[in-house]
Amino acid sequence: MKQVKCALTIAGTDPSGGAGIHADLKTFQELKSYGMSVITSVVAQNTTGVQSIHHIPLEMIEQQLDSVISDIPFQAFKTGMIANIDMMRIIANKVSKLEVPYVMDPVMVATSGDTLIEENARNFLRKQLLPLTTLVTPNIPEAEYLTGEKIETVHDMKQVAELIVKKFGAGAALVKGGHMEGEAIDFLYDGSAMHTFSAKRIDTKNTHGTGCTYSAAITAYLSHGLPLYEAVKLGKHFVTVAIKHAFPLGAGHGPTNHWATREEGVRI
Ligand SMILES: Nc1ncnc2c1ncn2[C@@H]1O[C@H](COP(=O)(O)OP(=O)(O)OP(=O)(O)O)[C@@H](O)[C@H]1O
Ligand SMILES: Cc1ncc(COP(=O)(O)O)c(N)n1
Repeated sequence: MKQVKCALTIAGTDPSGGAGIHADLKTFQELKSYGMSVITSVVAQNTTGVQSIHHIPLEMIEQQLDSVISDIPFQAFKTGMIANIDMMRIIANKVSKLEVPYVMDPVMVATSGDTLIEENARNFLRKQLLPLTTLVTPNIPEAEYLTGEKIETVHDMKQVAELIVKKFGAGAALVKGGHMEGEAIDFLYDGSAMHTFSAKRIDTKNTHGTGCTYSAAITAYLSHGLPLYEAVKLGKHFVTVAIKHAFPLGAGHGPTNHWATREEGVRI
């Protein structure tokens, strides 16, 4: 039997199944990476917004990390919602010893506009976690927050992608243009070159969990040993198909459709 590839996500939950850990595990499954998860916060949320958040005790986050890391090797991992500095400190300590690709989705605000990370933790994330990453995947507001720069044009997006790598020490930066108008354009700066990934904008309000799904797809492709550029290119295709067929579920922003990627033959 071919060696099983494994991927880990360290993130918060979404009982409505569209974002966070749930989106990550569904994506790993579709892309044939054995999915594992460490839960940081239980979030009562749905397509309309966040109703309440319960943080997992720090010792329990640490225990979950130890349980997975001590038992099952994985070939790539990602982080999503990490709500506060204490959690970040524990996670940074554990993951700094790992020698596999690390994709950070610097989750700050949900599509609904609800805040998912404490204000003072943003600085810590930038200083302590960002330098550990292979790739960070900010949307426009997150990229602005990480750099302190305003983003208004695609030129600004490219400049900020470079800054995140050169000034703040990320391995690579993928600045996503979901929040811009026109084509859905993302820019990847990998430390030496700028790459552009573009897709036609889909007219939908059902974009709950797109950032989670995209970064999870990239993580899954990396777990299979693909180079970063290929992983992002295929990840972009995966998320575009998932948005194109997004489910009109719930009263707010519906979730992306992971099954559709199977039906359209998006595979490893
Ligand atoms: N309406 C759309 N049509 C096509 N692609 C889109 C659309 N909206 C977002 N995307 C793409 O989806 C990916 C996620 O981008 P986005 O900037 O929305 O991330 P995000 O804000 O982290 O996601 P989320 O909405 O989950 O918070 C990017 O590749 C972006 O270009
Ligand atoms: C636990 C968790 N992590 C991340 C997101 C962001 O996803 P989105 O911005 O698509 O709502 C979320 N809503 N919940």
